[in-house]
Amino acid sequence: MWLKFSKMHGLGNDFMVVDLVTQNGYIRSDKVAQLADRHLGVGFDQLLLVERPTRPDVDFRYRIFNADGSEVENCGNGARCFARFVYDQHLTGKRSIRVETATGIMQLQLTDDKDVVVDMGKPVLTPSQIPFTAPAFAAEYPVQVEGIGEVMIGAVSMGNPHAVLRVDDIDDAPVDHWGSLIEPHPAFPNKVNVGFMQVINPHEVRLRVFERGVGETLACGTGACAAVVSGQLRGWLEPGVKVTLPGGELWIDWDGDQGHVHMTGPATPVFEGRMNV
Ligand SMILES: N[C@@H](CCC[C@H](N)C(=O)O)C(=O)O
Repeated sequence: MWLKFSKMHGLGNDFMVVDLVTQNGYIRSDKVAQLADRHLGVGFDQLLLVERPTRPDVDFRYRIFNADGSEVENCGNGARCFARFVYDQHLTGKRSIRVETATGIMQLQLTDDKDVVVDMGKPVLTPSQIPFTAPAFAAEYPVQVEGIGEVMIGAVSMGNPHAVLRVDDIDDAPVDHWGSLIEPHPAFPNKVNVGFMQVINPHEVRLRVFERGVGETLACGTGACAAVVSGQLRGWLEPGVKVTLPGGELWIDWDGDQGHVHMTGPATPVFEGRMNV
């Protein structure tokens, strides 16, 4: 079975995007890791599937698979690419698009200058819903990690789980070493994405993210949102933050309390192809 796909990226976090609205077909989850392989397949951090919605009040269903083949709840950079894809491929004429994800509804807005603004919804801070094993909410938690010792983390779900650590110098942060020890930590029953954040000032941070199911990526949209939420809750940041990732910059806005998080950034098409699955 042949399927057309687009290769896209959001600040270097790269995707294979497949339209399953106009194409009849499917991709078996046990094939995803092979397709994600940068030597033997197309190569990507996440696979994004564009599907027909299952409810009348949204335009599309948005499904996401990590490079290791695991299906996940959310992907922020992918959401911007999703919006660009459905508009450029004429699957919709709308510049304001509602999509359903595994954990809720997202509103995507294409701007006039190639950026996409995503309403990422409310951050989830209740430990059991992240999921995280702490008995009650705290802005930060001490966690014992074998091979490291005690680390202070912020725990936030943006639909998917994130642990946020503060570091003094992002260039020296032990992203691979600590990330691979914290990702499978039993305090996070569904595993966790691990963000390392250097605070420059209350409106600017630098961030690197060890993504669950992938490893370090050049950018992580939900990771940027989680870092800003955690930084505000811990008193280090104020609303309106520029997040500089290895692949470029995102703008994150959260008014605190019960408000929605908004993320603004680019979505870049790279090439189109056809694969036999
Ligand atoms: N790159 C993403 C996040 C993708 C999913 C993540 N690895 C997970 O397992 O939750 C983003 O831009 O948000």
